[in-house]
Amino acid sequence: MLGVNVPWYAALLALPVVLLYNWWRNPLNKIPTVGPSLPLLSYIGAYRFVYHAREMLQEGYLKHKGSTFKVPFFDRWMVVISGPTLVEELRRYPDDQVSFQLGTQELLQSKYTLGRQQIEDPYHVDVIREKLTRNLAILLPDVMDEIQHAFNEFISAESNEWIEVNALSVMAQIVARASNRIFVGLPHCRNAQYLKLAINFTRDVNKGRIILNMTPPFLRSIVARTLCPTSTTCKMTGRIIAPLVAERQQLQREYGANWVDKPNDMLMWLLDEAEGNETRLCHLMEMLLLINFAAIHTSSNSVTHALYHLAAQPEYIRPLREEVETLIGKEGWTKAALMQMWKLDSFMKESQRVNGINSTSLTRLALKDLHLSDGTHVPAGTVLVAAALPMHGDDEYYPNAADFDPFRFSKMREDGEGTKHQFVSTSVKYISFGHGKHACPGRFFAANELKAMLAYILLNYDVKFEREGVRPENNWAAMNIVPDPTAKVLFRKRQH
Ligand code: HEM
Repeated sequence: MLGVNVPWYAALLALPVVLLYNWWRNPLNKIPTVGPSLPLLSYIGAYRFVYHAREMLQEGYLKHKGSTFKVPFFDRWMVVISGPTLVEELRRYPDDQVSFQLGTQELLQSKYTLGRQQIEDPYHVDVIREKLTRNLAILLPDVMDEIQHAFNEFISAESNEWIEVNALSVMAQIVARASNRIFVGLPHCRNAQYLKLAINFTRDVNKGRIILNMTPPFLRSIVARTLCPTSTTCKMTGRIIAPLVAERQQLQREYGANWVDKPNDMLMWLLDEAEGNETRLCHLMEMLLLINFAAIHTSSNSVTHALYHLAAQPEYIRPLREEVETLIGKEGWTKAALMQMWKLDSFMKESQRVNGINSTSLTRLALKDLHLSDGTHVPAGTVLVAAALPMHGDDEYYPNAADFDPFRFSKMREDGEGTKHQFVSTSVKYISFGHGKHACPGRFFAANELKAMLAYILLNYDVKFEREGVRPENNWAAMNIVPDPTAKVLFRKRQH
């Protein structure tokens, strides 16, 4: 009997030895860990990271500023670089050494949640850079029209009464409407079913990402097929948008270069880029949803963060309102007017600095072994990120960093530092939009849209919280930061 059991005892004894040996040989082992790093115990750290990412990242940043540390996920380690010098180094690595697409694939499981286009053919990045950004001035009147229309519908404060608004969800609706006015145009940007699909897609991607990151890799495609509704959402979106695509293709064939009133929107730019490319045409809805994913939750979270500051500290309404009123009076609702709103721009940037929508940035996958200047050796296959929120909260880079100082950046601009401190400007110390080659290409559009939304609020409403002066705490889910989704902002028609 004893003889039969011996191999089992041997295997049981060997298992921890093998685990420890592998752990000891892993080159990542030399990078300090926040939380337990021993095999199996690291799962406790991974569990802790889901609920306490903020504390863990802050602890790592304070202990290893200027260097690196790692935090555990259920299926991998994530190496976090800390401080401007290493941000600059990560930015400089070429795409054949570190990959943005594959880095986000690892964290978002984008192959399953967003579709393969994001990895295999990310042509939307150039479309956003070359078409959307260059057309901002021309497109602004449409965005403005949609913002006005959507606010009147969702926050119709006609009388002097305060009305309670479920801020995050309403901001998401308005952002979705204003963005889709430029993505698919009228009337589709007001199609309730389409907007619901676009907004919920973000929620589904995030849910899918969490589940898939906890699923062993060999089971992921099966789990994704059962639990990720990406292909269903694409089909349903297709049912709404496909007739529009067909109509445009028909007109393109008919008029070619002589199509005088050819639409100037995202769908048309994507169609132009997809012409003659069957794969692109086949995955057009996937691409449209991917762009909505990149645009909606980022922008609606950002504008809600700023709105919460405004509602918690209404003393900032007056100086902002004065600025907006003067410039709109002089220039009208133009890109030039928005660009001159330094105070509002600063308010947005400061809100992004203290809140952010993600506590890390510059997600990359190391494709080759990397040797960083602080002596860290990062093996190929490792996911790297930069600690964003801890750096944005560091007094060395932002004096009194814990304070929300809304005009911090406009004061710097007045002191002669020009455009360096604009909301859209990235730097090694300001990475809310990333930094370098893969810095968010949609940030110029987002800045215009969000400033236009806030300017509209300032001109048309008074805002406050029920508990005056108290800004609701942000919610955290691993590295993601969301303004309290249950908070209600009180709006009333502007009184003075
Ligand atoms: C306030 C709103 C936004 C924030 C905070 C934001 C933030 C970011 C960040 C942090 C990155 C990754 C940068 C990196 O890792 O280096 C990124 C990438 C990206 N963003 Fe945004 N974003 C916003 C709005 C938008 C909008 C409106 C669009 C589209 C119209 C967009 C499209 C993209 C795309 C396509 C990428 C990938 C870039 C690449 O592959 O090189 N974003 N964004």
